[in-house]
Amino acid sequence: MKFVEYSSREALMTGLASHIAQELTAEIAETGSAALAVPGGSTPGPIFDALSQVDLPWEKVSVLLGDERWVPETSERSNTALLRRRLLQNKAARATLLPLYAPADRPEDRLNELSQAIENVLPLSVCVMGMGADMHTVSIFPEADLLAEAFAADAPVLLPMRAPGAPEPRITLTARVLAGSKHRHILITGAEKRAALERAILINDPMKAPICAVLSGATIHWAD
Ligand SMILES: O=C1O[C@H](COP(=O)(O)O)[C@@H](O)[C@H](O)[C@H]1O
Repeated sequence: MKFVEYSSREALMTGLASHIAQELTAEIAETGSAALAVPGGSTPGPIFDALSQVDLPWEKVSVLLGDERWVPETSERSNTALLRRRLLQNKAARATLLPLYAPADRPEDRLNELSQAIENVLPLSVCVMGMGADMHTVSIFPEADLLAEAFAADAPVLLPMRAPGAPEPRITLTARVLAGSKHRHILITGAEKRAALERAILINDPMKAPICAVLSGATIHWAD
C-alpha cells in the first residue's frame, strides 16, 4: 500500500486523473483496449471532469462503476447519472459504458446479464475506489447481508448488497474483482476519512472495516 498526500483537492483530482490517463494509454498500447472502474458518490466528480477532456482513444475504453445504488437514472442518488453527466462527456463520450443498473425491482433480477458484460473485460485495467467514513468501499458495507460472500475467493463478479448504512439495495463488484485489477487507486478527502482509514488499518479485519480487503497493492490518494 502506498499513501500519496496532495497539497489541495484540486491537485489531487488533476494529478490522479493524469495518472489514470497514463495507465489507460499504456494498457491500450499493450493490449488494444482498457477497462476503467470508478466510484460514485460525492467525491470523484472533478476527476471525471478532468478525464473527460483527455485525448485518449476512448472508443477502446470500457467504463463501469464499482457499485451502484438500485435506483433509476432519474434519481439524484444514481451513480450512473453522475457518470453520464461528468465522465462520459467531451472526448470520453466515445467510451463504452458497462451498466450496473437495469430497470427491475431488485438487483437479483438483472444480476446475470449485468455480470456477463463485465466478465468480458476482466481483469480491470484501472480501478478507482472511494471510501465512506464508515470504512465501506464500493457497496461492501460493515454489517451488510452478503459481506462474507463479497470477500470469498470464488465470489461472483457482482453481488446484490443490503446494509443498515445504505438506504436502498445496492449492486457491487466483489473484492476478488477489485483486488484483481492491474492498477488500484483509493480516493479519499478530508480529515474524517483519513482518520477512518487509519482506524481501518489498525482494525485490519475486512468484516469490520471492508476497505482492508483492497488496501494491499493499492495507492491511496488523499487531500484535506
Ligand atoms: O455510496 C457510496 O459511497 C462511497 C463513498 O462516497 P462519498 O460520497 O463519501 O464520496 C462511494 O465510493 C460509492 O461508490 C458510493 O456508491
